[in-house]
Parts: sequence; C-alpha cells; structure tokens
Amino acid sequence: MHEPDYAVAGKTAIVTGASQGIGRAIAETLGASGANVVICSRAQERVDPVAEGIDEETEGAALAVECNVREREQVEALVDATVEEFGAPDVLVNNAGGEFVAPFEDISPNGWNAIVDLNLNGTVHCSQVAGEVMRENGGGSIVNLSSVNGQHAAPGESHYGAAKAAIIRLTETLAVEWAPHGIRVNCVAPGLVQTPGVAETLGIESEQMPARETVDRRIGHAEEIADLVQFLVSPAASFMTGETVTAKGVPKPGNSMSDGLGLE
Ligand SMILES: CCC/C=C/C(=O)SCCNC(=O)CCNC(=O)[C@H](O)C(C)(C)COP(=O)([O-])OP(=O)([O-])OC[C@H]1O[C@@H](n2cnc3c(N)ncnc32)[C@H](O)[C@@H]1OP(=O)([O-])[O-]
Ligand SMILES: NC(=O)C1=CN([C@@H]2O[C@H](COP(=O)(O)OP(=O)(O)OC[C@H]3O[C@@H](n4cnc5c(N)ncnc54)[C@H](OP(=O)(O)O)[C@@H]3O)[C@@H](O)[C@H]2O)C=CC1
Repeated sequence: MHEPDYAVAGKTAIVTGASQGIGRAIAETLGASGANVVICSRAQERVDPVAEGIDEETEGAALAVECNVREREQVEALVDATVEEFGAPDVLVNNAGGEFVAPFEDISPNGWNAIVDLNLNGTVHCSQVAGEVMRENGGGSIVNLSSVNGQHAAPGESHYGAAKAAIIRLTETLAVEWAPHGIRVNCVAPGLVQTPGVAETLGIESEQMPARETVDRRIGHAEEIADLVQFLVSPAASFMTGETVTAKGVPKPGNSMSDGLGLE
C-alpha cells in the first residue's frame, strides 16, 4: 500500500527571517519533524530564543545566525555556518520579507529600493549562494515566499507587489534551470496571515483567532503556511516544481487582502 511521505527528518533546512511570524512557524514545524534547522534574522538576540525552543522541544537541532539577507557577504557566512554545523543544505526557505504601505507617488527611490532589496534581492542572494552548495551536493528543494499581492493588484503595494510578482517568475525560471541538478523550486503565495509584522505594518490585530477548522472569512495562522511549506519540501511533492501555491482562505471583507481583489 502506498503511504504519503511528508518526512523531513535528518534534512538540513535554512529558513530566513525566522525570529517571528511565518518564518518562525516554518522553522518550528520542520524542527518538530526532525529536521536540522538554521534560522536567521537581522538580530542574533531575536533568533536565539527560537533556536533554543527548537533544540529543547523538538527532535530537530537548530542553529541561529545573525544575517541580513540584503547583504551578500552575510548570506555567504550563513551558508558557510550551515555547512560547518550540519553539512550541505537540503532545503532553503526564502521567507525574510516585509513592506510598508504607501501610494506609488509617495515612495522615494530609497523606499522602493529597500523593499525590492529585502524581498527580491534577498531571495536572489540566498538562492544563488545556497543553490551552489545544493548543486554540488546533488540536489535540494527551495521554497520562496511570494504573496497574493504578487498575483493581484492592491493599492499601496506597488513596490512589494512588483517584488513578490518577480519572485513568482524567478521561481519558474530556477525550476527549469536547476531541474537537471535535482533542485525543485516552488513558491507560496499567502493571503493575510496574523503575524507580528502584519500587526505592526497594517495595524491588524486579532484578539481571538478563529480556529483552523473555520473556513469562511478569517485571517490565516502562520502554521497553515508552515504545513504547506513542509509538504512542498517533502518527498510527497516530488512531481511539483516551478509552482506557486496560493493559501488565502476566503478573505474577510475590509482587510487589505480583499481590497482590490473584487472579492467583496
Ligand atoms: C497586505 C500586506 C500583507 C503583508 C505583507 C507583509 O510582508 S507584512 C509583514 C512584514 N513586516 C514588515 O514589513 C516589518 C515592518 N517594516 C520594516 O521593517 C521596514 O519598513 C522595511 C523592512 C520595510 C524597510 O526597512 P529599511 O530599514 O531598509 O528601511 P528604512 O526604514 O531605512 O527606510 C528606507 C526608505 O523607506 C522609506 N519608508 C519607510 N517606511 C515608509 C512609509 N511608511 N511610507 C513611505 N516611505 C517609507 C523611508 O522613508 C526610506 O526612504 P528615504 O526617506 O531614505 O528616501
Ligand atoms: N503575514 C502576511 O499576511 C503575509 C506575509 N507574506 C510574506 O511572508 C513572509 C513572512 O511574513 P511575516 O511573518 O508576516 O513577517 P514578520 O514581519 O512578522 O517577520 C519577518 C521576519 O523577517 C525577518 N527579517 C526582516 N528583514 C530581514 C532581513 N533583511 N534579513 C533577515 N531577516 C529579516 C524579521 O526578523 P528581524 O526583524 O529580527 O530581522 C522577522 O523574523 C514575508 O516574506 C512576507 O512578505 C506574504 C503574504 C502575506
């Protein structure tokens, strides 16, 4: 009898931007399934407690590294630290990302560059540096974080939407280029998910998150994105590459994810 294989135990996974929110949930989920997880953010003191939790509470081991994904040298040091601690990475999750909401005409050149640099160029740096080690090692799996804002227009999201749309096309191109090297490259496009970043950036707080079993009109849980990422990096997704998988439930009326999507 065939049984689905979602296993990641013993794999080495790099998860960027894992001090909180979706990245943290991804790291904890992979760790709970027995993966060795290397996590980074811009502040060592913010990733250390997450790594300690994974070490103490899961089958997996964790290494916390301070790394700004916008800085190529820091990304190289992140991958070097991974190889030294656990060996070549099998999995890379390009999760680090962020934005501010502003009309196009109010975005300065520096503001535009900050968002493209963080979301798109950060993904490029990590994919090139970790991808080289994966190719030498015979393969791997990469998951990029896009957004529904990379799939549909939303006001105030021109910079972020352009960067997240580019990530979708980058995913497709790398999937084709790196298939001969045994590397699968997929992408996740979440709708609105409750995280500290969303609370800070969009002012959306949800005191009582509806349970995962609730299908209609709610914000997502970070763990719902983490479960999807685990599927994509697992053997169960072996026939998937170059795909962008959307996870957005049915957006609540009036939140920013429904604006401009014609869903009201
Ligand atoms: C619907 C969305 C769904 C959710 C998606 C998420 O990802 S949510 C979760 C994601 N979590 C987060 O997003 C976390 C919160 N956000 C952040 O941490 C940061 O804002 C950053 C990462 C986006 C940029 O970091 P940084 O340190 O590189 O940048 P900096 O601060 O040094 O500024 C650089 C330039 O940007 C300009 N600028 C900045 N804000 C505004 C504004 N509101 N208006 C106009 N402009 C603004 C600023 O003036 C400056 O330009 P200037 O003046 O030199 O010409
Ligand atoms: N939440 C949502 O509704 C949605 C989120 N997404 C995407 O999902 C991803 C995670 O979002 P979310 O969890 O909400 O974000 P949060 O703002 O809650 O967390 C962002 C994480 O990224 C880290 N980070 C930020 N900048 C950098 C950097 N330059 N280098 C390394 N790490 C960095 C932060 O750590 P620190 O501050 O310690 O550096 C933090 O751990 C992002 O790519 C986002 O665009 C997509 C669609 C919807």
